Amino acid sequence: MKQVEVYILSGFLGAGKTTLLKNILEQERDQQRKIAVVMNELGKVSIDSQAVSEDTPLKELLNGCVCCTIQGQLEAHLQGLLQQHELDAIYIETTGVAHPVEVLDSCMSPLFADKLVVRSIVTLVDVLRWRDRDGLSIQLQRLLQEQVKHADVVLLNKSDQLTDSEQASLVLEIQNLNQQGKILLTQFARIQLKQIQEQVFTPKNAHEEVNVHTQLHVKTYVHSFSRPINLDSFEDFLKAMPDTIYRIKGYLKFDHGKDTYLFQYSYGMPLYMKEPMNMKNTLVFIGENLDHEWLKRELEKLEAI
Ligand SMILES: Nc1nc2c(ncn2[C@@H]2O[C@H](COP(=O)(O)OP(=O)(O)OP(=O)(O)O)[C@@H](O)[C@H]2O)c(=O)[nH]1
Repeated sequence: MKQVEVYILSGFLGAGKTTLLKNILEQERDQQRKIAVVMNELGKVSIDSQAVSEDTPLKELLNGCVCCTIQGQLEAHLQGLLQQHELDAIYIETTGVAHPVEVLDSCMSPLFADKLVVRSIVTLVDVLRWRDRDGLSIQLQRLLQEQVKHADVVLLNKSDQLTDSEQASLVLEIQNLNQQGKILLTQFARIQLKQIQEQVFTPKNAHEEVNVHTQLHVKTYVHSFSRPINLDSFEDFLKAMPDTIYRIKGYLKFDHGKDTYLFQYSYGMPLYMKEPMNMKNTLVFIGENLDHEWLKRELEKLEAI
């Protein structure tokens, strides 16, 4: 029986996992392989699922992290995908705060012993986030290290933001943490598919447990706007936001036009992209110790302007 290849895409919030997934899916399509995707997002609403075309089977795990609360659901989804489709590979995009080895545990269940073969854990690192990680809580710093240590392939992404000598010393630093893994500097997670397909999964030593709910205090907050908002006021809000909000994504409409924008914010960088579909005006915030009351108040103020 042919085993279905599994790839686990890991990396901190906003490191570029969805960007990588989009690149990979294009290349897989060119090779005419049959692919399914499992996406895990912390919030109750999915923003990233748009990245996957409609002909690719997609299972979503929302409102919990697969590494702890919804592991059983991942197993059920994998089983469903295997029963319903003839697949060559499954890509699992984890939440930015998942420990890759705990996701791996689900795929290694005896249920799938002869059906799935884990080919590699790919961890994306946002190079600036890594350089400035001292600003994160100790638990998140440990999580970042664990994501790197357990990867078969580490992509040092957004590398355009470092000088050549900074890139060289970062590669050395990461090699020290993970001597067996393949380490690549990337921009917009551009890699050749064979660079992850050739990498053979090697089980690593015991991993440190970093539980997203009991230790990390990473929470989500979802806000839907009842009407278009003012761009300048929104940018003022972003500047005033606590730096423990690590990630925002969603859809926005502004009062200066009719367009909908896909909004991405990671590590202080906002990005607006015109969205052809008319999506609901909703933002998902992810951060540590989120102050829901403050967020609600400030976001409601934007609607009143
Ligand atoms: N400048 C720069 N931006 C990048 C690069 N790669 C990705 N981005 C941007 O970074 C933002 C986050 O990328 P995503 O691919 O959504 O990150 P993610 O890891 O899937 O995010 P979560 O699912 O929230 O954890 C997006 O706005 C991307 O366009 C890069 O190499 N350089």
